[in-house]
Amino acid sequence: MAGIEFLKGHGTQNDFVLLPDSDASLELTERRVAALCDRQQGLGADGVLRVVRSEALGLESKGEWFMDYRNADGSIAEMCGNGVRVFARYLVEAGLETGPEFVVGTRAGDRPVRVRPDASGELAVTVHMGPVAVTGTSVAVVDGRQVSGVAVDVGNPHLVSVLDDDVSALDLTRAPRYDAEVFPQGVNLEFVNVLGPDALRMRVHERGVGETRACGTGTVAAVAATLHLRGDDSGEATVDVPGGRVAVTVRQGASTLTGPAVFVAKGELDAAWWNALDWSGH
Ligand SMILES: N[C@@H](CCC[C@H](N)C(=O)O)C(=O)O
Repeated sequence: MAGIEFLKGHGTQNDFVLLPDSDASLELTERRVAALCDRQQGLGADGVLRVVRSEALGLESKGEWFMDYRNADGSIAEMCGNGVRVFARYLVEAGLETGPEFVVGTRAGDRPVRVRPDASGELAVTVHMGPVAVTGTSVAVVDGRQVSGVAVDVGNPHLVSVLDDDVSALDLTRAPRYDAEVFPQGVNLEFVNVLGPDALRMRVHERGVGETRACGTGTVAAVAATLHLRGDDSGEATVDVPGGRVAVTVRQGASTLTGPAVFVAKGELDAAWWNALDWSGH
C-alpha cells in the first residue's frame, strides 16, 4: 500500500492534519485519529479534517466537499470553525474548488465560505457559521472556583463564562468541570474578558482536545454570549485568542467568522505505521 497523503495546517494556531480522501476509502478509526494527533507518537494536532466528497458518504449537501472533522481524542464533533477555514483554503489550492465562494458540508449543516486576501494581502477565509442559539445558563469550575456561564449552541455546544480578572492567568492544564446533566454530550468551555464594546479576549478548553490556542465556534459563542448579557442579539467583535485574532459577526439567525488559514507541511504517512493501527478501536 502506498503512503497516505497528508497536510498540516492551522487557523489561529488551532492545528489540524488534513487527509485528502475523496472517495471515502480510508478507514479512519478513533485509534488512528488519536495516534495522528498525538504530539509525541504521531504528527501532533488538535484534530483531523478528512476531505471527502459529500456524495461518497451518501450525504445531501449543496457542497461538493464534506469536512469530516474529528477531535484529537478520536471523537466526532459537529463543527469546527477554524477547521473550515483551513479546509476551504485547501480546496482552492488543490484546485478542487475554483472559489472564491463555495459551500462546505459539515455535520452541523452546509457552511458557505469566501476565500480571499485581507487588507494586508494575507489570505483570509470568511465562514457563514449559521444560526447561533443561547440555550440557557450553567456553571463551570475552573482553576478552583465556580463561575457562571451562558450556554450557546453553534452547531456544537459551548459554555461561555465572562470573567473580570484576566483570563490569561487561568490554569487550564486541568480540565474545568461542568454540569453533565446540562451537557450530556460534553461541552467546549470558553473564558472571556470584555476588552471594549467590540473586543474580547478568550481562552478555551475544548471537548475532546483540552486547551487549544483558538476555537472558531467558541469565538462565535463568546460574541453571542456577551451580546446576550448586554441585552443584544446582534453585533460584531474581534476576539483575541492565544493563537491570534479573528473577527465575528452575529445577527439574528446568522453569524460569520473571519480569520487566517495557514499550511505548514505536506507529506505521506508511513503505511506500515498506519496499518499497524488497524484494529478498529471504534
Ligand atoms: N476547534 C474547533 C472546535 C472543534 C470541535 C470541538 N472540540 C467540539 O467537540 O465540539 C473550532 O474551531 O470551532
